[in-house]
Amino acid sequence: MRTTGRTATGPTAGSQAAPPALHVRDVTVRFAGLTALDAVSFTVAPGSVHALIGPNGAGKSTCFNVLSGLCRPAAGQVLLGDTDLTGLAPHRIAALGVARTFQNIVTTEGTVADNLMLGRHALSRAGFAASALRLPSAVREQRAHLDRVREIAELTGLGAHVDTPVALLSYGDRKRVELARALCLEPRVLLLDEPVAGMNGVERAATADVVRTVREQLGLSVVLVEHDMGLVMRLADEVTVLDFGRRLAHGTPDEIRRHPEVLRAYLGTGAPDEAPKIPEAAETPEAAAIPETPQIPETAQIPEAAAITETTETTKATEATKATRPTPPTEETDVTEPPGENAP
Ligand SMILES: Nc1ncnc2c1ncn2[C@@H]1O[C@H](COP(=O)(O)OP(=O)(O)OP(=O)(O)O)[C@@H](O)[C@H]1O
Repeated sequence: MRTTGRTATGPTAGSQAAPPALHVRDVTVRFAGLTALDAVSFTVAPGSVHALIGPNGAGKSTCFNVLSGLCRPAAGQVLLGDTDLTGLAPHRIAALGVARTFQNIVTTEGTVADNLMLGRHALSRAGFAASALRLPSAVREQRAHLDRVREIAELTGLGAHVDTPVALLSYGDRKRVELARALCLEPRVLLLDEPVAGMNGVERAATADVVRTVREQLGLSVVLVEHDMGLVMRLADEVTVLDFGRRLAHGTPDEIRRHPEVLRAYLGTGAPDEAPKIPEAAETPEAAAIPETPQIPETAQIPEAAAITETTETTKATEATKATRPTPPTEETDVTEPPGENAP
């Protein structure tokens, strides 16, 4: 029999209890001579949406890789409550309740249900033999997993598509299958890596609603990496800003959008009046038309997003940013230092 630390197989299984806080403490990651994260600290409060933002190359994905176990930090700690996650293998971290989605993985094989059942695999208790022999206990468990899969599909707006091949879904729905599959692990913390990249305005609004719904109904914490500032300002309770691997600022969305250092990092200017603004959060859910133009320009583009979202105004702002964004500080080379564990 196979067991994990977390077994939630019943139809009503879910992450109802408040999740523990996720503490990131002085995390440093080096890739040979480059310090991708430099003693970065922040805490994701239980049940909150915590956005991690920053210009391209700021270290957001590296941070996600540390949180999900894909990257071992040279120094620092990641704690889920009192449990030390630092350096654990990805499957151990997932079993302890931290699930993630990936920026670019869009599933195309099997039906929605098939994909979500893959997400239940880590929670399965029936062994291979019991499943293959279709023993009653294994059949019951399989049924319970399928019921839960249907619930999660409903929650994520995929209820009508459970038996649809993923390849036939729209791009936005396929990306939500990734999100739903992560939820099938019954996480206490959900790491969302650019969940709306490449989506049109309607798909973004739908995904924003899904994130809000799963946070409210499952009571989990969400860590969000996203370039779409409209979405960040709308969803986040707190925002941590990274720049060149360092923590530049932390605060509420409102504090962050006025923060001179943040504006300087994104726009290459400390004069907010001269530059495009970080959008304010929409005040009502009905204001579903998430603007398709990110108002903080990016210095490099996510290819699929660029095709949909870029406008002349943004392009101009992006060019201005490229022209004024300072060069990264040169890493001090310590020739006596051995290469970090993540040296390529
Ligand atoms: N495997 C690696 N080997 C060497 N350098 C890396 C590796 N992964 C990331 N980096 C470097 O670390 C820095 C941080 O990269 P990271 O991908 O974390 O930034 P990011 O904020 O996620 O950027 P983006 O918004 O473009 O995804 C960058 O300078 C990047 O080139």
